[in-house]
Amino acid sequence: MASTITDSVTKQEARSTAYLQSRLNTTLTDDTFTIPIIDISLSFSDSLSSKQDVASQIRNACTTSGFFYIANHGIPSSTLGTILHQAERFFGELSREQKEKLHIKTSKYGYGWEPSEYTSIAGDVETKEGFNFGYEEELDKSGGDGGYRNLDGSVGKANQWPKEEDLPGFKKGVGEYYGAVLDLARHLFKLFALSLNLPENHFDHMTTHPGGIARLLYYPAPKSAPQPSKTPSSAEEEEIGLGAHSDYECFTLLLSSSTPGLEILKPSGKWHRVSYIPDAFIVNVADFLMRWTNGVYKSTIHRVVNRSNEVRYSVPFFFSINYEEVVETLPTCLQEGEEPKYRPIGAGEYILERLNATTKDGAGFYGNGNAIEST
Ligand SMILES: O=C(O)CCC(=O)C(=O)O
Ligand SMILES: [Fe+2]
Repeated sequence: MASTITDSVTKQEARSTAYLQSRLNTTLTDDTFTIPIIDISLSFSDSLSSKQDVASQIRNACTTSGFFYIANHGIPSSTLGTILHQAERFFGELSREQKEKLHIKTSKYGYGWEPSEYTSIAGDVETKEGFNFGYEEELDKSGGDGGYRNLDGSVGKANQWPKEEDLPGFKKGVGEYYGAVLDLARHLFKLFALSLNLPENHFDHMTTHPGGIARLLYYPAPKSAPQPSKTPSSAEEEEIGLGAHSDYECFTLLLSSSTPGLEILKPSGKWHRVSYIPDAFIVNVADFLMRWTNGVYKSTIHRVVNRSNEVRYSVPFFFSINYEEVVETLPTCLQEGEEPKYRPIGAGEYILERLNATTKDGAGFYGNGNAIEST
């Protein structure tokens, strides 16, 4: 698809100090950079003031580090365990040949099996391997409203699932998790609306058939011995699991195995290594929310480096609005006389452009020969 949006940075720019610095919250210091744990249990009550209380904690996190944990979110441990188990099975039980049949080069949207060398966010050689899939009505407990379109506006099933006989129960296990995390994302979006002093149902009409890409990610233990004494900024010498980036959509709900690896860019330009909290999700603001709020909510740069001797699995869920919607700065987020910093974008079109930019020369997934060459 011809690209019409020019907001993506090139891989070269994405690695530059200037770009990384430009995304930092310079009103903070590293000491005031925190990732709070927000207990959201009271947000499930009928009390508006309880919901507003949780929403104001969310606002604090979004205007500072852009990252927070959520605890007591209502998704049972067993469901979290199921999806991590399915990730382990996908990468451990399928043969190379079975995975090749699901290669993302046969998808216009990057759905399916993503071998590590095929994509790179910022031009690094990345060690991650992935399995990506998008929204399907049958995965949505609400059933959707029949209006779902693919990222490019087309109609038709786009996911590439392993054959049932190759990995029995995989789609069922993955689907159980997807349905639960989608419900939670819709709930959180109401809290985000309240956090912006909007009615809690402000975004509801935009999420009747929302885009929501989920990834199962596998990060092998590093080949070279872990070098914890290195300065956190010497990225070139580290084995990068996933290069430095911001997420594209509204916000991300991240689940991971207990092996740490996520690192967030601090105001000083150093990397904060995120701790693992059992049963909690990490939530981060992504670029749609940055654009709606004219940059008041921080879509903070992060990356993954596995410094342990263990494999790491993670499952990010990138919650979007309906792909045909337009993301445009909210008038309520502009001070008098203030101009929007970002121009309006089509949700699906923007995400597709950002995804395509991760392939070689930004050529897109579809077809052959797009694998990133080692630099
Ligand atoms: O694997 C992780 O912990 C983070 C993944 C991530 O940032 C992403 O896929 O956008
Ligand atoms: Fe991310």
